[in-house]
Amino acid sequence: MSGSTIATARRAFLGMSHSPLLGLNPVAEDDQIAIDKAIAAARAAVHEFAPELIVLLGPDHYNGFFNELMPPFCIGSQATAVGDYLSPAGPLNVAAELAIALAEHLMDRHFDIAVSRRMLVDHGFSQALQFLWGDEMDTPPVIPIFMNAVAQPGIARMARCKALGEGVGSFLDQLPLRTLLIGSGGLSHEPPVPTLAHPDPAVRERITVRSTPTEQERELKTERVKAAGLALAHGDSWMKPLNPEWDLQWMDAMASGQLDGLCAMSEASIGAMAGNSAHESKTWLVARSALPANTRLSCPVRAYRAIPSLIAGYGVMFMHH
Ligand SMILES: O=C(O)CCc1cccc(O)c1O
Ligand SMILES: [Fe+2]
Repeated sequence: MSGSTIATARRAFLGMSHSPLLGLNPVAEDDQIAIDKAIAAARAAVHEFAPELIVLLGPDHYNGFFNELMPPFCIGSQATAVGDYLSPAGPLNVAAELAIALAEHLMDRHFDIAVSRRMLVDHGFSQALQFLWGDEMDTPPVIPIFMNAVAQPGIARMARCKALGEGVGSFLDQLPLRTLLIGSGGLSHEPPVPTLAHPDPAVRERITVRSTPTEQERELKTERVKAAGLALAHGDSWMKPLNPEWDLQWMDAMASGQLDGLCAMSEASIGAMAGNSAHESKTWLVARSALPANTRLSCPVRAYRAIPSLIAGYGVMFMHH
């Protein structure tokens, strides 16, 4: 629907990177101003759109999902944020019945999907809600969808992310609700998230078995990740650099809706070129795929900064149909 304004649009997309180091690590003044402006613009657009329903795609960083049982995707009918770093803790305002109805719709379309009746989420979900609706996460009803972006081989492939988004889109087609789809994460970045290739068995155990970290463990992790951000800002060679070109290409594909072309990207190239956590960008692909493909949508908000101290190719993009 070209010519629709934010206020009359029926469906909108928000792609938004996250970084738990925001507010913890120093940021150059012009970068800070740019991202504050981008977040404020996204918040204004979202509130003008006034969604009646939110579908929130987010990753996890070994707070809610562990290797003992790691689904590629999972819909939550109840969800609680753990409150890592500076993100708020507490329940999300989940649209429980719609979450189950979406799962049913996807199963009927032969997109098998996991369901959690008690999902735990971290800053991968809560930072977007915090920035848009405040610390209380006083949001419209949300359907939270987890996407594994850290544990191979179970990270969904590009084409599958697009298929999920199309399935979500066809579900929304039957609903009279003005819906905002949010993809939280990306773009290029590689923070120090451990893998099962880690030499220390205690670390492998920690990312395998469901557990709640002690206050001291949380503290240590925060310090370790902050130090990694400073190392990247200082150009230390053990940190993978951000890739603004890759990020620009990603945002261009979201803007044009040429998602088949994007899906031609090789899986191995994602981590190699943009860092292991660039797989989080796929949350944008799922969300964007619920809006018309091969269509350039109205895009009133688009901003990008590569910010090494935050370990973030930080992008924000709001579009509507
Ligand atoms: O908590 C973790 O394990 C990693 C956190 C983390 C750090 C920098 C940028 C991110 O996007 C991010 O998620
Ligand atoms: Fe992340």
